[in-house]
Amino acid sequence: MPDALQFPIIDLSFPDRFSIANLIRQGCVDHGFFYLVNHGVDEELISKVFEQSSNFFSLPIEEKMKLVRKNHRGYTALYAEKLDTTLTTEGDSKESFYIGPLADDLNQWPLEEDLPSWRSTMETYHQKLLSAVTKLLSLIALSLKLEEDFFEKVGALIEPLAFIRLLHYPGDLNSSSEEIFGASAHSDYGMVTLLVTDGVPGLQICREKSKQPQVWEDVPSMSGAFIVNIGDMMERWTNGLFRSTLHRVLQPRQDRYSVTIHPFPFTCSVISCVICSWGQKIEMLHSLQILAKTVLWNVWKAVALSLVHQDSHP
Ligand SMILES: O=C(O)CCC(=O)C(=O)O
Ligand SMILES: [Fe+2]
Repeated sequence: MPDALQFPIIDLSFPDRFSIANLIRQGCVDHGFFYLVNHGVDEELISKVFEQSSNFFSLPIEEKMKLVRKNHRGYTALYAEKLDTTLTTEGDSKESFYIGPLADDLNQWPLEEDLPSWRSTMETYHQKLLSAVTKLLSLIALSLKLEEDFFEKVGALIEPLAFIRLLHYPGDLNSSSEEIFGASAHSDYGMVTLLVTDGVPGLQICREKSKQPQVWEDVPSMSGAFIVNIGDMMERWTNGLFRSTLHRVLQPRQDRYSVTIHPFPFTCSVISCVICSWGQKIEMLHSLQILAKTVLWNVWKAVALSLVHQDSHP
């Protein structure tokens, strides 16, 4: 049996920023994952977010569907989303609630009389997380031997499109299919993802996605820490030096809750490779193009797959 995964622990309050930056580099090159502690988000606030998340998901489905997802904000029901579009199953066995940038007024909120303090808890959490993300990005810049304010200078942090996702993986579904996942295999689109779970296991990573058969390893959660992973945009930004690692969540045997934040850079910031050497291709892309490329790739895969299925099942 392989040893349990060990990711570096990054302490955001540690005074020696250069040694922390080196540790980040190691985590991002080896696994694309690390733990973040002393991140400035109170444990009490995190517990409140989990409590409010569970309050929302416990509402009757008719109530939840009143806030069904629009403009990438709101409720997504069980099986409505499938992160691995190559699977032939109906969808991932999780329900979710998305909260986008606070400034644009597109978010949907439960009524205050139904879930008191729900909106204010989520808004506070959104703000606190963005400030942790900003600090973390300056360390990531240092870890790439860039100026601390590199990401600010390229405009990535002007109105970043930060999305919080509240996730609930029900534990009582009794599905016998091996192909049903809480979240099927995927990598994240953005710069970095910060994840906090309730401690119920399920998250796994695959370090070598092209190796067959794929090897999946459990990611242990760490009390009070965020699990941070590198997304596709950062992988592109670093010319593949930092890894956007394939991961998935198994269907749990008891209810599992988690909360993620996915900050996307401002849509017009330039994602040019910051690590280049002779012979390597220097790409200049806008974050929107990277997103569009990923979306187009997924659409293409889905269309190709449906054609294959039509052929084999006339
Ligand atoms: O719930 C988790 O542990 C991970 C969720 C995830 O990978 C995602 O939302 O992108
Ligand atoms: Fe993910």
